[in-house]
Amino acid sequence: MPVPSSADAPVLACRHVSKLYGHGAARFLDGRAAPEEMAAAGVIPAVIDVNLAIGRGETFVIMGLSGSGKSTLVRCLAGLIEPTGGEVLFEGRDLFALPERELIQLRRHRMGMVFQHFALLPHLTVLGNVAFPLDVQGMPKAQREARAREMIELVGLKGREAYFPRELSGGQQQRVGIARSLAADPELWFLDEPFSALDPLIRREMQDELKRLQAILNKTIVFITHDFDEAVRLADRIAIMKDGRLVQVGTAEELILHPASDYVRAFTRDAPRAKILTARAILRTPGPDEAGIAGMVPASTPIAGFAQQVEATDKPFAVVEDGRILGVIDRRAMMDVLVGRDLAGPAEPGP
Ligand SMILES: Nc1ncnc2c1ncn2[C@@H]1O[C@H](COP(=O)(O)OP(=O)(O)OP(=O)(O)O)[C@@H](O)[C@H]1O
Repeated sequence: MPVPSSADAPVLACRHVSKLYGHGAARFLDGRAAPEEMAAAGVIPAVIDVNLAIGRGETFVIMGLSGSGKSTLVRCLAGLIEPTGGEVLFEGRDLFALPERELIQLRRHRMGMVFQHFALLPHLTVLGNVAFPLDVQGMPKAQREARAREMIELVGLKGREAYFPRELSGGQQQRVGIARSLAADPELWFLDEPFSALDPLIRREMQDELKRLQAILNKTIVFITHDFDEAVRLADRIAIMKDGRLVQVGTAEELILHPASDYVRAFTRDAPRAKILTARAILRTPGPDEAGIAGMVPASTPIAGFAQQVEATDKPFAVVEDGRILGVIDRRAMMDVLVGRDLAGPAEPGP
């Protein structure tokens, strides 16, 4: 799906969000203390001065090494942890300025969460687990079971309604977790490493499943992962965190071609560039003494789709979109990006 333009009001935004753990942590919010000073005071800066805006229908992926603050940030975004400083805005309203009751209602009715550990209730059936959040909402039994059956069918588990979690595979259990989180029809959907406990083949299958669901449901998704391949498959934009800070936010192509630092570069190093990078991402303006055009390539085609043609000649190819020529690509530019050289141009730092 297209990245929402900056003209669209974000559904979810952070303004200077910090979460420092430890007694009296708020006195370190001004950011002037050295890390050693905070450590000596027993304060852990889990999230530091994060600003971001997520558009409606966007899939926003957060990546970073272990301990970089991803889960803490997502818990702040979901209203589960109050930040030490800053604001989390849902449709422009500060979550933590809401009366407690309203925040709980909002979390229950408009947000869904899926975690790595499926956290299913072992004594409830699949139907019971999926219907559970609706029970908490006070929905009458017949209605919540009908809704739960719908969700179970949606995630491909029709026929297993009466099974207990222990009778299901890991992938199936996570499908139940997904169905449960979707039961209340949330607008904002938080997924914290939902597929990390699954083996690679099942993980792939679940990524496809999520894409299928997203094409139908069009939720606003915040998804945490350690895996750049997974991020590329799912994300409209990817945010990279390091030591509590957002170091870069961009599309997979932007991160690959313009990494803000070696840390970001390390995440993208093994990415299958020919599959991810498109003609649009590597085009350039034609020079005045450009040789004749050898052919045309649609802007959205990945390199893998035209590499053989472009490789076969010294002449440039026109990159076209809607009948317009956007620029040209040639063998040299293509080989440069394929062998891992970053393109010239400024890297876009995180906000
Ligand atoms: N409740 C807590 N009390 C104190 N420190 C915490 C707490 N929760 C997290 N931290 C610390 O905050 C930092 C960020 O943790 P967080 O779990 O957000 O990172 P993460 O990027 O999600 O890591 P992982 O990928 O391993 O889940 C870590 O140093 C962690 O030890």
